[in-house]
Amino acid sequence: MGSRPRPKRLCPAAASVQNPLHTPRLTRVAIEGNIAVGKSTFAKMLEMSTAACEVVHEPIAKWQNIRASNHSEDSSSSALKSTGNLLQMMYEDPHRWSYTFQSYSCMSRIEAQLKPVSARLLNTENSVQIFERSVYSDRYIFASNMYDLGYLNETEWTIYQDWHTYLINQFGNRIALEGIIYLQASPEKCLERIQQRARVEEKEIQVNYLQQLHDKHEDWLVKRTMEVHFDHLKNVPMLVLDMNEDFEEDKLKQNKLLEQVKNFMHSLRLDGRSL
Ligand SMILES: Nc1ncnc2c1ncn2[C@@H]1O[C@H](COP(=O)(O)OP(=O)(O)OP(=O)(O)O)[C@@H](O)[C@H]1O
Ligand SMILES: Nc1nc(=O)c2ncn([C@H]3C[C@H](O)[C@@H](CO)O3)c2[nH]1
Repeated sequence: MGSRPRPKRLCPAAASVQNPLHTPRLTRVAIEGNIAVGKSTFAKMLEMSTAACEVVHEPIAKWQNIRASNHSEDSSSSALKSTGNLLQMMYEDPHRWSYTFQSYSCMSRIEAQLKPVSARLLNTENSVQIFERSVYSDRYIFASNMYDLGYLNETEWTIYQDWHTYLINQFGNRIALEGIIYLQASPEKCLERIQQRARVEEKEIQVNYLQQLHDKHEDWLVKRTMEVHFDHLKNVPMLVLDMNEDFEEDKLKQNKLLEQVKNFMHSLRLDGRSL
């Protein structure tokens, strides 16, 4: 069997893990983008390209299978009763479930992103932690859109924003972003990929919903006209990558994208933004 060439390494692998005087630096970056634009695919590619990168995935499996914890000693997953698929409930009846969804999606993102970094990553020089979406897209893209559509009422939106601001001010420094990579593609292209992926909960998604989410991404990350409420977010460095083209089978295109990410990470370190 012919071996496929590995993509170029994004960052040099750990050369000084054994050196007790060495102080590795960790950079936290979020990948943002519309539904099915290719965030997981791209994150996987980054992870495969370097030993110095780990991805914190969006906790979608949790949303699809809400489990009741009985707080007993035996908290193994088999002991937890499934109580529903919140992702499906939100798509089927957004009036009823949007507030519940937004509170759980945000809470579960914070929980996932606060988990301690692996020892391997901590001991690796110039390491990168990649968050698949963030608490900011939870609010400024999705929850805000649910409010615009009338699926969150004024009271729910006010309450959401109140606790969101409070939580980010409490925990934000532990999950603060040094940069954002925005994967950009047309709503039509995203719809095509949703249909190709065929996730059952997403079967009714229409192009206008994707257009609304696209416009919010553009206002937030490209035009920067969206009002954000956290100082560190206002000037966060941004890399915008065009994802309209298919790169899954094209090593040359993959390497070009990796090079752009590598330069971006390098600029964040020069900027002194790494932790
Ligand atoms: N550049 C690309 N060209 C063609 N197909 C792609 C590309 N990137 C991803 N895909 C395909 O599009 C579908 C969605 O990709 P992926 O699951 O990575 O999207 P995502 O942005 O992580 O989705 P979500 O918003 O639901 O988290 C998958 O079937 C994947 O194989
Ligand atoms: N309403 C809503 N709020 C969110 O914060 C949010 N984050 C992700 N999603 C949807 C998009 C994909 O279908 C699926 C996986 O990304 O989950 C969300 N939907």
